[in-house]
Amino acid sequence: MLPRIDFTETQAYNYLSSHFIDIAPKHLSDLFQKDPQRFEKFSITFGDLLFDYSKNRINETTKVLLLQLARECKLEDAISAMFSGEPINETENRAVLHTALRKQDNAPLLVDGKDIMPEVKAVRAKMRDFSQRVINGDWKGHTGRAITDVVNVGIGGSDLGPVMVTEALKPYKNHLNIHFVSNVDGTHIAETLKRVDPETTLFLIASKTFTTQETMANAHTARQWLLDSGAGRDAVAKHFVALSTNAKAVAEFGIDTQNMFEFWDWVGGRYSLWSAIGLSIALSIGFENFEQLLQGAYATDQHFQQTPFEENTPVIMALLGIWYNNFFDAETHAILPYDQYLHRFAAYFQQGDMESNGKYVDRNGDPVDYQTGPIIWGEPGTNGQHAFYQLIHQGTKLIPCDFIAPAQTHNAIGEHHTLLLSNFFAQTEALMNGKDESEVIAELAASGKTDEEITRLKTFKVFEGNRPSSSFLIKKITPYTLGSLIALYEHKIFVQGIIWNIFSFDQWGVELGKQLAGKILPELRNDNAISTHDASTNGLINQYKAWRQ
Ligand SMILES: O=P(O)(O)OC[C@H]1O[C@](O)(CO)[C@@H](O)[C@@H]1O
Repeated sequence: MLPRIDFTETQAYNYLSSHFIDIAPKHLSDLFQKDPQRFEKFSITFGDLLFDYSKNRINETTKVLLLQLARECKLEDAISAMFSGEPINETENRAVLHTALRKQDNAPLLVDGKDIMPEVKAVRAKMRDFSQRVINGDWKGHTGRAITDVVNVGIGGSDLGPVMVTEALKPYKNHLNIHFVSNVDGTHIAETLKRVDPETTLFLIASKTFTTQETMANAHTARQWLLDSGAGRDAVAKHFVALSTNAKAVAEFGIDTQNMFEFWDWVGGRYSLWSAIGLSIALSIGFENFEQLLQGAYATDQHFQQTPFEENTPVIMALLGIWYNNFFDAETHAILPYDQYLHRFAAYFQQGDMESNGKYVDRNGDPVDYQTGPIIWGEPGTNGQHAFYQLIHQGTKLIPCDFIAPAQTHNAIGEHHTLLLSNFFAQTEALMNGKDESEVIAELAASGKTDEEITRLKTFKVFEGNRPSSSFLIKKITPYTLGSLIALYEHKIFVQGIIWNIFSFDQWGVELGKQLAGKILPELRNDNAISTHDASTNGLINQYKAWRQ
């Protein structure tokens, strides 16, 4: 059982509250001036990844107190509880073992007294064999032609991870075209089916539960499309495989369970890209590269388990988030990759973080009286700079940012990467230092402005700075380093959930909307006027009925 500790009642929280009063007025640029060792003190190099957190509004005391907070919240015990397979997802009575999927050692891992590793390895072997057969053309479609296109049909955790990773690792891609259909909006599947050939397309029906409305609707449409093309029923076995925990529902859908890649209820949907749900990744970049991804994540798992908290990257990431969320009242957190291939990274962690820690009930079942998970958002640089950075630099909200950039690019074209990285470095510096009035006046005078113009313009051009950021500089985005990076964010989310005393691995908040949609659906199947809801919902439904043909 996970500890039940109200972190706002710890000694460390008390100390942090008074310490905050000292730190809040301090400017980051002064902290740097006073301490030439700041970068060395507040950065961690882990493999090919440099995590620089020195541009955060902390000093050594802050770090000591935040680490004390982690200890008082019994983080160490929670980490071993997760890795050893205790049922820490208590509202669903499940273990949380996405880490088992990337485990590289041979030690057994018991869940309910049974070693789960043989099954994990068997599915990995099945994925290896299958992906190799599809890639090298041995797996044929129903007319004997090799597969050219793979369509992953899934949503949420059965979509976002594979989408993000296949995009991030495009430089490693083979000849297969990979498509993703998630939205129940028929447009998504319709537009995808226009681009593929029923003779050479393989559908991966990715759903942990195999009951998700969106995925089942898209899967049925895809199967009908195959049959409508003239293929017989036995073609389904050659063009459909399932990635799921639910063998019964897979068989009911008509997919041979031989063609099912299994995973288990101790893998949360949003943590499932390491499981059979990653089959589209293995097909896209080959199984060896998929294994590299797992190995990179495993390296992070070891770092997280074995490194003292002082130098433990996910622990520090999490504590910084708590510092801003619970002391500075920051409501959001931006993830800003300076790598076009990482363009779905923030979207992926919107689910990862917000579905995990967007909760107002604590582990005792009581409402919390403090803030929990932040709003996660972001876009790749430099596009974000030309969209929302104005607000980050001069808006009224404090937005802690993570900047992520590779030192080496996969596309060394002219000076592009140098230009990109100059922006990456410049933004973190600008956010931190800002620009004071005297600098602005000097610049305006140098550009020939009159005294009157200078007086009129100067305040608009001042940047107060002191806006915090962390930077991840990665030697190169490879399957291995990407695996490490994703796992860092996963463990950050875990640490924060432990400190906020919430359950990070259930998602009851998504159920109500699904339930109501289930009630409304039959009401939309006829033309009767509706009066069973509130006035707004009735009004919307009735207008919809009037306007549809
Ligand atoms: O893989 P499944 O069971 O289709 O679920 C898809 C997604 O739906 C959710 O349950 C949210 O509705 C996610 O947690 C999950 O990743």
